[in-house]
Amino acid sequence: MTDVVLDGVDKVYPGGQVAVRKVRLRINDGELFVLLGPSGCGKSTILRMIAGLEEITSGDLWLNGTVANELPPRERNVAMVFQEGALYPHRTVKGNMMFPLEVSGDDRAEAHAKVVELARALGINSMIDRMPGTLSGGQRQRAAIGRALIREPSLFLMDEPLSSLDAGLRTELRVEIAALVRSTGTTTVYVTHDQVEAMTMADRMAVLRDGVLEDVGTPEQIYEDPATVFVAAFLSSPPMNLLHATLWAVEGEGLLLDFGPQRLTLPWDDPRASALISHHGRSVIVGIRPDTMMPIAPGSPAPPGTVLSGQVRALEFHGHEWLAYAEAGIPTIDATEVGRPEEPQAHEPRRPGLRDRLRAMIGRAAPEADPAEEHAGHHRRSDLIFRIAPGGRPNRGDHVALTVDFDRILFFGADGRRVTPVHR
Ligand SMILES: Nc1ncnc2c1ncn2[C@@H]1O[C@H](COP(=O)(O)OP(=O)(O)OP(=O)(O)O)[C@@H](O)[C@H]1O
Repeated sequence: MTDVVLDGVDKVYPGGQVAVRKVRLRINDGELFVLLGPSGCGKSTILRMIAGLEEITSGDLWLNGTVANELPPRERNVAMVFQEGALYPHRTVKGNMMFPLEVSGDDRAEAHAKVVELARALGINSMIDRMPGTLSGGQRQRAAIGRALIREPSLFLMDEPLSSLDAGLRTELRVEIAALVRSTGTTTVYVTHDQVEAMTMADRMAVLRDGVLEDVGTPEQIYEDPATVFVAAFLSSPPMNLLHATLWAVEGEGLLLDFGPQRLTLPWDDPRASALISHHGRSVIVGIRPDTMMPIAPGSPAPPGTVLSGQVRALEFHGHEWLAYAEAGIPTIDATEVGRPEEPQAHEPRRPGLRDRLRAMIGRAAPEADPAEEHAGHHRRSDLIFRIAPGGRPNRGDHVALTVDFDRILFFGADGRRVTPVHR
């Protein structure tokens, strides 16, 4: 069993590409730890540095209390599974799983018993005599996991092992993998870009962006109490409303959130008031999840400063719920644009991204077209997204007033960091 510590680890690839910046992280013995982040954020690089497949540029990697920067991979007792778990094509599943034990000279009968037991736990015992080419993607991944776990590594590293599988199989396998590694007690580091996978599997998780660790904690902590606006947005599905406001402390009234055409007033007795007051007169980002805004019955009175309103522009059926999009005239924030570290990459001229191309197609201004709307990462996608309770569905074109659950609003500064303390 092993604990892993990264102490101020940087990785700069030979061409000058900065992949990981000053990462400090402790992964405890026996933990199922997930590294989550968008493509290119440095997840695989961290995993490969832990495995010893990639040199550490600066900082220290500790394995079980010893600095391991220079330890050769074979002396780390680490097993790794990749997106396409590579199996020897000319060996059966059993042959593949036996291989690591044969190499280390284990007793054949004992090795065979071990393979059968693990294949049973992985649900592939009926196919251990088949060749990899005759298996489905999910079965091949199970066999690859079996081969990695058979020699009881002290550290198990998985790099997007489910990303090539279809959605149903991914759900099924993530439950099984989590149960299996927990039952063995093996410290596991699991890389994914899928927030659902991360939240459902992790004991604790880290969210990365541009090589920087944005947040570390249990899935509940990170979801309920995210450290940055990027983390809040990355984990929210349906997307969180991120609204641009100016905050004013108004004597006798409370903390006024001025969204331009609309306002909310946070009462003075709100526990976050003392932290927020230091932002008097400044830009803040207000995060409101779609399930924390509720349409009120048309015509019913609402005290001023307690509702946001808009005109329903679109309705979406999601099976278990409806979502509504309302035009509210409030500038929204693009979380991916807020609080980035300085450009990490040696730069080529920027190609238009998918978002720019889509904006061009649907006729919305690209950021360059209207820089005045883009500072601090906000742009005009003036919609409020909210969840509709069963039975009370508005129609497209209706004007709705939405009460906001103030307790669940999240406040971020213009730099993307939470204004109020984050508890870990
Ligand atoms: N061998 C390499 N040489 C130069 N740059 C590299 C190399 N490997 C990765 N990078 C760069 O380092 C950054 C981090 O890459 P990494 O593969 O760790 O990201 P990731 O989060 O695992 O992404 P993905 O989910 O797409 O696999 C990226 O910008 C990538 O282009």
